[in-house]
Amino acid sequence: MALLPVDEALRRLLALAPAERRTESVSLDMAHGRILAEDVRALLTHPAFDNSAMDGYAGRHEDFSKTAVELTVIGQSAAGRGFTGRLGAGEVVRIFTGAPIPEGADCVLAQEDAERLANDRIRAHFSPPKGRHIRPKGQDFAKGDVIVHAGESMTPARLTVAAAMNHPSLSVVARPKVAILATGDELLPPGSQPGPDQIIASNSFGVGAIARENGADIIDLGIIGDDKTAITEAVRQAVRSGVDVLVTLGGASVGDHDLVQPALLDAGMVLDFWKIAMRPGKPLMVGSLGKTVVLGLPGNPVSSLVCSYLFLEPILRHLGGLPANNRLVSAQLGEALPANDVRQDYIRGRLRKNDNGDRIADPFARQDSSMMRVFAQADCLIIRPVGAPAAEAGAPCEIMLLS
Ligand SMILES: Nc1nc2c(c(=O)[nH]1)N[C@H]1C(S)=C(S)[C@@H](COP(=O)(O)OP(=O)(O)OC[C@H]3O[C@@H](n4cnc5c(N)ncnc54)[C@H](O)[C@@H]3O)O[C@H]1N2
Ligand code: MOO
Repeated sequence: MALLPVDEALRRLLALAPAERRTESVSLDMAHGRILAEDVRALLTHPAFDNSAMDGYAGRHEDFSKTAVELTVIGQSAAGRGFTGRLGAGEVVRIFTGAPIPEGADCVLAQEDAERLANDRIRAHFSPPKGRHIRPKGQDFAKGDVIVHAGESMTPARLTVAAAMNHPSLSVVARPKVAILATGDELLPPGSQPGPDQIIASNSFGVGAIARENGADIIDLGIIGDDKTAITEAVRQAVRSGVDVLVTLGGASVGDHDLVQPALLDAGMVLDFWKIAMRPGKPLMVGSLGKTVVLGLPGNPVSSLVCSYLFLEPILRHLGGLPANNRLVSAQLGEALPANDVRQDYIRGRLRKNDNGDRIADPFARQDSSMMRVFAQADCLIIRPVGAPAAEAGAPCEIMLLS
């Protein structure tokens, strides 16, 4: 099988996502950051009634004048407990912010412009124009208005307006469920005492973190040895539990103990492609098991993480309805690089600014895909396209930001 170009591999992976996104209803207090599955329509009008924007006195514009006038306070309108009567000539109603404007009133005199006299009288020192300090019914939104739209994420302000629109819960795109399965007889979890031929399984932590950063819920299937039947059984269980994406780590290459692909095929996977024109990450494998998308990542830690940024992140954002995350920016090479071969290269690098403020990417000298230390120090990947000619220091390049 020829090596698939990276862009083509991503396109084919995304094409495996089901046409319909899964949705669920969540209560408003759990909806922060979630993506709306449907438009949210106002179930009521806000404000539901004309109300006061100030603490003061509701009255009739015609009763005030530029010189001081005395008026009679005939009652009170508070938020939640309005004035039930009607006010007439020379009368005002004591009113508080948010309280209904009494019948007959057409403006509000702010408290600061009134002098309280004895015997329920006030002296007004200002003549408010009609409508002053009145928030009219429906000025915010009317019943039936769509204010937040399908595909938008629930920010604090959108949560607030959804609550005001009287929605106790919202229909949102379900978080993608991702199962992560590490394979290999040599692997032990962190905190173990490794025997002579053993190593610590590290990949699932970084891969899981990338998945979570992209809105997914994780099911950690742990470590399974190089046992095809056991891997097949774990895969079947993951599919039965309805995961959207199954990520396998390791065993993706061509060695006698690379059993992941045969195990997945036994479980019923339809292989879409295997091996891509990329370094690191050549043995990447993609297929589908019913509605579950299978992403077989190479075991080398750097390969599995670079592939997670390039493939797991986009498929999860697509499944979860999140906008694509564009990590690509341009920079200049900090050092000369040799001509590239048939695999698109993702070279671990560090960013700095030169004296002109230009973004400079310095490649690390060692690029072995098993070296986690270099990757932990990197903040970008310098992309060298297939067949790129040798490039001098200062040459423009495309980089992928890691944070
Ligand atoms: N003859 C060939 N050999 C290899 C090829 C090839 O094309 N022909 N490709 C190489 C490339 S590139 C890569 S990448 C690796 C990928 O191999 P696998 O996906 O089969 O991974 P493993 O052999 O299982 O493991 C590779 C390496 O990574 C370690 N590992 C595995 N899982 C974990 C984990 N969860 N945490 C930390 N480290 C892990 C494992 O011990 C190995 O050292 O194949 C090359 N070989
Ligand atoms: O391409 Mo492999 O992914 O170098 O280590």
